Amino acid sequence: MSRHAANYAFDVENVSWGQDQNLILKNINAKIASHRFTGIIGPNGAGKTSLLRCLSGFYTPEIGSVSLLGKDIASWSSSERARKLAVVTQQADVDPSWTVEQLIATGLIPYKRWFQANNAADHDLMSSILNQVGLADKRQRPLSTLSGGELQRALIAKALVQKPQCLLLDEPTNHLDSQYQLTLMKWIKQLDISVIASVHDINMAARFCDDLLMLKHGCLLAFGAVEEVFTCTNLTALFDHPVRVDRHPFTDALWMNFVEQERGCDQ
Ligand SMILES: Nc1ncnc2c1ncn2[C@@H]1O[C@H](COP(=O)(O)OP(=O)(O)OP(=O)(O)O)[C@@H](O)[C@H]1O
Repeated sequence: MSRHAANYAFDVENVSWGQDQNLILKNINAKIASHRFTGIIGPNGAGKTSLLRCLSGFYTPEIGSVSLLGKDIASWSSSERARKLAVVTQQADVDPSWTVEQLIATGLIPYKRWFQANNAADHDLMSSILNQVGLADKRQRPLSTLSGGELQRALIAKALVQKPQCLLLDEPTNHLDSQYQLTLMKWIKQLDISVIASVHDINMAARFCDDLLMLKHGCLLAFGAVEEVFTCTNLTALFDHPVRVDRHPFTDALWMNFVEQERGCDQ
């Protein structure tokens, strides 16, 4: 593994992926830097989930390749990969009778031999992460009794128990009310790992992500630092609708609004 390659969490090279002879992702190239919060944005059906699935190794590109930490995603063993990469999907397949603790303890599996019991350090790690996601008091609660937002936070806690260097999140703020969306985005931003998340709320993405990857009809429209790519021209093209980009008066973050009249991006 070259030093240069390891500076990237993911190296996506000429990736095309499709179903039923239709290409859904088309020739995507992106070197996703380590230790940054990268948001994947784009309209419904743009290919955000499909790209995340290619990054996770769940989908194999028809053309091109994906490297995780400098090594082809397909060449990691599953346990080795699970110690580097954690994934939180939109449709969690969990047993509703499990407790929060049972769920998050599965994040320790990549570090355990068969039937190896959890030790004090494991319990401390789980407690610390449950505290961070605000679920310490729900440790023994069955998953069936959690709200959508609490379940989302439990799934993220499980992913963090894996101690990953890279975390993939598909719509992490789904099911969360505005207050928890804000709390979660702030919290993700301060994680000292590489996070790649699809984000529907475009202004949340501009405020909290370091980098943005814009997808439209399965093609890469723009990729780079928020300040470079969150522009009127790119966003008008992304949504096929005139927009205005300003600084938010209170947060100073870049902030997009759809406008009714085409005034051009230089107005
Ligand atoms: N397994 C599949 N089989 C057939 N079509 C698929 C499959 N997965 C995705 N697609 C199609 O690919 C396109 C992109 O889907 P994808 O879920 O990646 O988009 P998205 O940007 O995540 O959308 P959304 O914002 O609505 O969640 C859609 O038209 C979808 O129907």
